[in-house]
Amino acid sequence: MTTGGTAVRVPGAVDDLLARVYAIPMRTRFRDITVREGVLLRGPAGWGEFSPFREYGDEECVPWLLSAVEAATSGWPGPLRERVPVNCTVPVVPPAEAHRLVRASGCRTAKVKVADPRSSLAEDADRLAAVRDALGPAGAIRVDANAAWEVDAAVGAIAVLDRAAGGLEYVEQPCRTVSELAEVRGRVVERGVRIAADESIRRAADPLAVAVAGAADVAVLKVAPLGGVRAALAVAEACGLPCVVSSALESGVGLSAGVALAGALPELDFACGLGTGSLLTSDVTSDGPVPAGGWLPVPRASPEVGPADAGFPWADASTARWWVDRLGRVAALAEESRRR
Ligand SMILES: O=C(O)CCC(=O)C1=CC=C[C@@H](O)[C@@H]1C(=O)O
Ligand SMILES: [Mg+2]
Repeated sequence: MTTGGTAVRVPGAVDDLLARVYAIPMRTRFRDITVREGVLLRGPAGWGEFSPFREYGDEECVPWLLSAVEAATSGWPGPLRERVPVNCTVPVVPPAEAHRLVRASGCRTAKVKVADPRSSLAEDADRLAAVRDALGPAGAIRVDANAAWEVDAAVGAIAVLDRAAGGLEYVEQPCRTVSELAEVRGRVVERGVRIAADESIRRAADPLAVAVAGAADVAVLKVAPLGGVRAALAVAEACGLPCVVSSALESGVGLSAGVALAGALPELDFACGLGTGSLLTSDVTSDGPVPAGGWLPVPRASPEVGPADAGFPWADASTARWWVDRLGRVAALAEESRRR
């Protein structure tokens, strides 16, 4: 496997696709990783990204491959809007750094990571107060607990964080299960705090269960784990909830698919978590989605990827081999499920 790439056969593609592996150091730890890795696939429609996090099993990686193949072979549905609003993403950082990030982003909405094992509720509250100061009273603040709380702890923490933030737009995945989300939603509704479902959609056997159970006010859509733009649009239509498109910390290639999804949603009432390219120290393309003033233009195709030589963050040989082996296993699973 050279950094130039290797040809791989994947389902849904007529010819082999060129696979090229990247490894990009992150500016700060986020989602417990410090390097973002993935595979770019080049097909007749352009580049697609296959980058499920390392701990995911092969079955869970299949929709991520389908998303990459969609981008590389058929492209995306046409957009309904020219640009989409973006939120600033605030990792577990001290208040002063949170304030700086939000101000520098130019965004009117910020999503703040809370309930991380490295941060106390008081430290989360201080981070939110700094974000409110940076945004001003008209800004929107949402938090993401990544399913960390039990129900009573969630209700208590939401009261504290809602006060510290001067009002929360929504709380993303406060608890793990659909029934817990529904109970928390019933107990915080009088505060005017919405509940957004993320892991209960992107990692669920049935992504619609949370909507059927009335367990959330907002659906968070991530294009790759949902199997691509068209598959995610079908989830949006079936769940009947207001949607937010959020990234999976992809490179500019994968982020472009998220922006294409946000651009194609019939309704888009919330800013989207698609500014995460700023969490990476570099990119695989010079034309990736970089927000300006809190907005992103909607692409009609995936961006061109940098050359195979130095200057772009291509992975070393052992990392590349790990990813190409994984890609081959997942492609075989995808082919099996296609034939079933
Ligand atoms: O939505 C955003 O503002 C950025 C993306 C984001 O928050 C996440 C990306 C990937 C995994 C998680 O860490 C987190 C999420 O849960 O939404
Ligand atoms: Mg989330």
